[in-house]
Amino acid sequence: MAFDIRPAASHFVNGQPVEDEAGTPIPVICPVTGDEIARVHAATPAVIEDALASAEAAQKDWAAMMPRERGAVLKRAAAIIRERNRELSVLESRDTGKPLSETLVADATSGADALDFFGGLAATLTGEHIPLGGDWAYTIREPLGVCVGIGAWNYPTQIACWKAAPALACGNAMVFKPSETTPLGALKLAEILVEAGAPPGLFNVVQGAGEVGAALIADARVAKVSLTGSVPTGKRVYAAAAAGMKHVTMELGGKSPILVFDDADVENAVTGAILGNFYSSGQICSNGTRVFVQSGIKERFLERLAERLESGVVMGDPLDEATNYGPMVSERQMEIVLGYIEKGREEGARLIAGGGRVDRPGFFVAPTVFADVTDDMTIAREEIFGPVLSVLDFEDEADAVARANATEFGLAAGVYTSDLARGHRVVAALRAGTCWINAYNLTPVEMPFGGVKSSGVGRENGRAAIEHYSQLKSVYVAMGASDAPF
Ligand SMILES: NC(=O)C1=CN([C@@H]2O[C@H](COP(=O)(O)OP(=O)(O)OC[C@H]3O[C@@H](n4cnc5c(N)ncnc54)[C@H](O)[C@@H]3O)[C@@H](O)[C@H]2O)C=CC1
Repeated sequence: MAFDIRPAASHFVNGQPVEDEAGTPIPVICPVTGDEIARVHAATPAVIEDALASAEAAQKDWAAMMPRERGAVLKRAAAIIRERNRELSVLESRDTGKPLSETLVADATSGADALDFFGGLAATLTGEHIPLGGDWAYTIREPLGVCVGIGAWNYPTQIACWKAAPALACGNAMVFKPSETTPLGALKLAEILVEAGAPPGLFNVVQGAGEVGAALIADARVAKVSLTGSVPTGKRVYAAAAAGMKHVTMELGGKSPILVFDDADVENAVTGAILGNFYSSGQICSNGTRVFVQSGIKERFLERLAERLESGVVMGDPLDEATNYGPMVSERQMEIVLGYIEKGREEGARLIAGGGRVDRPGFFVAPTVFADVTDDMTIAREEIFGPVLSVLDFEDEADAVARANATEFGLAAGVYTSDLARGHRVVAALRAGTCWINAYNLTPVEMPFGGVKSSGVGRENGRAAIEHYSQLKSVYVAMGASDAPF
């Protein structure tokens, strides 16, 4: 498809593209060829100032609008995204390397779902009436003000929408900083929101690495920070936000377990393990990278997993819709993943599939499966963020649950069993924010998503997200005279 993916300018501020070439250049590298396909510049202090000032100015009028009208803008943006899904998906595929067969169904469309959902909720965000004998109180749900969104590189457009939609529905403005690895998708969202009727300055995009994010968080005009990123970055961002007593949402990393019991439908469990490890070439925070398989079906599970990887994976040009498996987002990420595969070998895990770089241009790593992984191995403890699935053995349910919980992370978990009582019992005992029974990695916008322990704070999606982009004002109303002791 021959359209120019280079953006009009690096940033989008106060309703228009803005350039300032004094900022550090950020090359956009195509993960399939290694070529530079676009170039943006990091935001200078002047660009950051304009973005925050225009957000602050736009927010007041936006919050004063009829909530239904705010919702209508978000729904129009969703409709425009759906109309342009193919173009936006091509852009996302070129920015991230993810196959078009994925981006067509999981990126901009998921963003549109969020804009539709929160657009619909906008008019329902009311307070409550609290009777107090003769007196009474009521609450008003108010916006927070200017929110900062900071994105990761694996789902650039989806992350921008998942943060913008609830923020704007509640009457906030946003300054969004995409990952420096994937700067393009959020700029399109900014343009589309303006086209849908959002006032200039309501949603701004500024580019840059951690310093730009840090400068945004430190600004006194910012009331809230929502980050999608790694746990170490989350700790830094949370600490910086705490210094200004700002609200936070932290969507961080994971090392999630999938428990496959002897009574599971093996084929279905293999499907879950594939979805939970190899979609987006493994670059998904909620991936179930520790697959605990009960001894009775272990060999059958491994056999079918290896067969399906052998026959089903189609690597290649992400823009070819037959391709279902792309490269790592960057050379750096590829090196990180290859390092973990080496560690797995050194520490004695049994390689069942993959195990290295693929002999072709681009940053491709073969879908890799290790069996006989033990809890102490590095590949079972650390987030890899790549296509490396570890199979761990277990015999006993309670033991498997205890081992699944023995991690600092708590983003997600899955259970495969045909015994529904077991499914619910195990999920109740797992310490994870998002769980699936006989499914994996499905994240409809209606369902809250987020982690516990080091995997995060707050929830995105669902009605739950509203709590994290609004605050309550309580008003006590006396119906009689005030009463004082003297
Ligand atoms: N829980 C979730 O919803 C998701 C979590 N992730 C996590 O994201 C990570 C991968 O993404 P990366 O981009 O490599 O993460 P990262 O943590 O390196 O960067 C995330 C974002 O934070 C920014 N940043 C870095 N230092 C900062 C600072 N001091 N202040 C403000 N901003 C700063 C980066 O520029 C980037 O935009 C993985 O660990 C993954 O698990 C990814 C997708 C979803």
